[in-house]
Amino acid sequence: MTPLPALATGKVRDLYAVGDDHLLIVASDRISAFEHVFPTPVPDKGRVLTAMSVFWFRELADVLPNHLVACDGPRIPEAVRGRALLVERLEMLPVEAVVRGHLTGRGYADYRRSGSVCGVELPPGLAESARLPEPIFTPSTKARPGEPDENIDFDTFVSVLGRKLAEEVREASLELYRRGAARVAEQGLVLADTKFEFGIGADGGLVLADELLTPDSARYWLAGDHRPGRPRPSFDKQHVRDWLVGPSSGWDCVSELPPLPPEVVTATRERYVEAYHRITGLSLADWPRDPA
Ligand SMILES: N#Cc1c(N)ncnc1-c1cnn(Cc2cccc(F)c2)c1
Repeated sequence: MTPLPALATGKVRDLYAVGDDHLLIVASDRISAFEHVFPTPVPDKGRVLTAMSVFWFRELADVLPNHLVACDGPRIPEAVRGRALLVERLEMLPVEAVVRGHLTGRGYADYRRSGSVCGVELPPGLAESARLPEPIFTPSTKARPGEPDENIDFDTFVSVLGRKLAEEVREASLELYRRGAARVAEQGLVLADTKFEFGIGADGGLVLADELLTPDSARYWLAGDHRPGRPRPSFDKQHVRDWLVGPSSGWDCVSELPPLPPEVVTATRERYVEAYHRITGLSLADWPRDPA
């Protein structure tokens, strides 16, 4: 098969052009933490995250159209079958649509500094990881690779997209979050926050793009182990982070990330497979099941 022209290489995914109207998104087994990529892959991570995106694109297709065209069949190269998606090529919006149900990460830092996140005022006295009174829309600009995204308030978001499109993106993002959070809560998981990306399709309509509610674009916590005022470990990367910041990794927070020990790789793979089964009720062994 002739190699496809590479369009973009992300930390853990690669993007290829397929003709003029489609792209192939290939998910690797690379795993990142603290904005860097480990030298050790986690087997099946690419398959799990691809299968999870497909589940959510199908589960939430009634909220708005998405860019998924195929996840199996003759249009997916055999070499990447199961960890590649053929998608409609869109005019991507230059923003990240973030929805937060809990106060954590940079959102918590913004709250501590200003009592608000992206201009959304919050009640005083909220602890780190606290559940918010209601999910909030906290967009950011899409920074250049290696640069941090910049949180923006809704007025700035409107200035970038125009009011009608900005409101459509906000409403769709909040509904996608609500539906996702409700589903995973039934399976003992908390959807703390997530990032969506959108584009404009050939018919001029808004289309959901990128990956969807995967552990790389969403923060999942195990329900129940809530300790107010402390950061909660992400379901998928807890073993990696615990080892990395523990005494045995030897990592000094500034040098390159060290190779992962086999037991951390195995435990992390099991977390990804468990997250897929918990969220979808499906077995990874059956993926990919059928063409989209
Ligand atoms: N999704 C999507 C998409 C689309 N449907 N149409 C046009 N462009 C994109 C697009 C452009 N950059 N990215 C981010 C990205 C994703 C995966 C791997 C990477 F290296 C980089 C997505």
